[in-house]
Amino acid sequence: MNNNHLQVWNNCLAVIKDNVPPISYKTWFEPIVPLNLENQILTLQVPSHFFYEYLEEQYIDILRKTLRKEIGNSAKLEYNVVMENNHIANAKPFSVVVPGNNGTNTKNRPVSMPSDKEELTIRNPFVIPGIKKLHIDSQLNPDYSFANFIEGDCNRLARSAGVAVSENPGGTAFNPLVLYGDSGLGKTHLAQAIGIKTKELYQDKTVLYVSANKFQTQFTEAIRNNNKNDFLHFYQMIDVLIIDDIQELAGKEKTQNTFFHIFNHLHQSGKQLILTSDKAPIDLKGMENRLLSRFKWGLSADLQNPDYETRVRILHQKAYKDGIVLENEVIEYIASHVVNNVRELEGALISLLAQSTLNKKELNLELAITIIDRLVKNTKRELSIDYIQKVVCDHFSLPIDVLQVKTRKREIVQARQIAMYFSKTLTKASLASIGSQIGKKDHATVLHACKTVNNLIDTDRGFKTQIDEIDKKLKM
Ligand SMILES: Nc1ncnc2c1ncn2[C@@H]1O[C@H](COP(=O)(O)OP(=O)(O)OP(=O)(O)O)[C@@H](O)[C@H]1O
Repeated sequence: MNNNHLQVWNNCLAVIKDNVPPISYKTWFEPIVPLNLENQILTLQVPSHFFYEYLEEQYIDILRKTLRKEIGNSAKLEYNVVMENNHIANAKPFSVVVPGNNGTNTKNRPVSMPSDKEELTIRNPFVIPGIKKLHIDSQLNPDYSFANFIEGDCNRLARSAGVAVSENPGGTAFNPLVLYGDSGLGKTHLAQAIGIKTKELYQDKTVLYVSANKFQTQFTEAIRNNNKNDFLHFYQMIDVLIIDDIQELAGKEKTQNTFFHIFNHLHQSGKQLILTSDKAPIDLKGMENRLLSRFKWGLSADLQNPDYETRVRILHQKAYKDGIVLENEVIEYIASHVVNNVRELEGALISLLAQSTLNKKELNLELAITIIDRLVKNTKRELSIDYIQKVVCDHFSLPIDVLQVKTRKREIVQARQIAMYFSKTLTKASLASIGSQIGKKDHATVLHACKTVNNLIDTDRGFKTQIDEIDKKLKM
């Protein structure tokens, strides 16, 4: 049996080369670097996390067979992923054991090596009796760093403010810093980048990222368990508090009230608040005025759609991170056709890579044209509740503000119910948030509206036709 890692891997490659298409071999096997062979564990270096996942999904069988042939039945495979910012020193090893032949089909998962620090870390708790200084898991994703955030005209102000805040948290005029803009434009990424940079510069500061939904759930649980004070104290101990998607608190008065107290306490103690929202503070509905007025104390910076040059740079960076080399013409084609937001750009790139490998096609402009055209046609536009109200009112020839009026007039009540129904089915907004935007109603009213519309669709053919027509208009 062979013990030399280079020889073992070369022998494996010889078999793999005969069994996979040349394009796949070139894309997925040539970039792999064998690092080590010890105790029947072969360690391979791969260029990215995506690359590792892809190998595991598509090629685990052939990897298992060839490895066992070379090093025996207890062969194991470990991957070493070069960290995506390409600092080799930061290489993050994790191991994946080649599954045994026990017939189970379990998907391999990476196992991160727990460090001492991680073992001590407590995951977002809010009651630790007797402990003064907590070590809190900041809930930050290392991929969302400033280094990975491409700057363009679309985000320059927000990014610069973010850098300033991370260099001097709580000490600039940007408190709170409110980052707002449409979905997929980088609000979460930027907010997290501020947290990551702050942690790098100020190791003793407690940074916490939490989504507004999670904050709301924790609050509800704290009330149920009678420990609202612990909840408050926990949040009041944070130095840099990042709350994502603050619009989700619309209509949730008690949570807003508690957040108001946390906000005041942190602000008065010179702590930093960073909030993200899908709308500018001035356009947020269902929020208490005293809270909205505080959001305006600092800086509200918007994120806009990236322009063509920025889209090209983002695509180059994402391809590089995934260890894939793309022709400029392919990148340029994607950048000029996928224009809505950065999340869609990323999705387009991943579809292209997957299609190229699964269908064993060369990753060239021809393939990009086929895939991207299909994708762009099928991309659903993200609908806003305002737009839904407009389409529903147009359909019934009603003025749009009539849905906000307190009235029991049947036609208005029904139009409102239909707008609520479509908002629930076509957006990610919560019942409370829908209610607060359509006629200032509560979540129970929205729930009732959805049930009523569903019942009528099942029982009234004329009504169903109307709903189908509105649906078509909304999806046009
Ligand atoms: N300027 C940028 N440079 C690099 N990547 C970006 C940039 N902007 C956004 N992205 C990437 O686009 C994806 C979507 O970004 P993100 O989740 O931050 O959007 P969002 O505005 O918070 O969306 P949502 O409101 O739907 O939560 C992420 O993978 C992020 O890394």
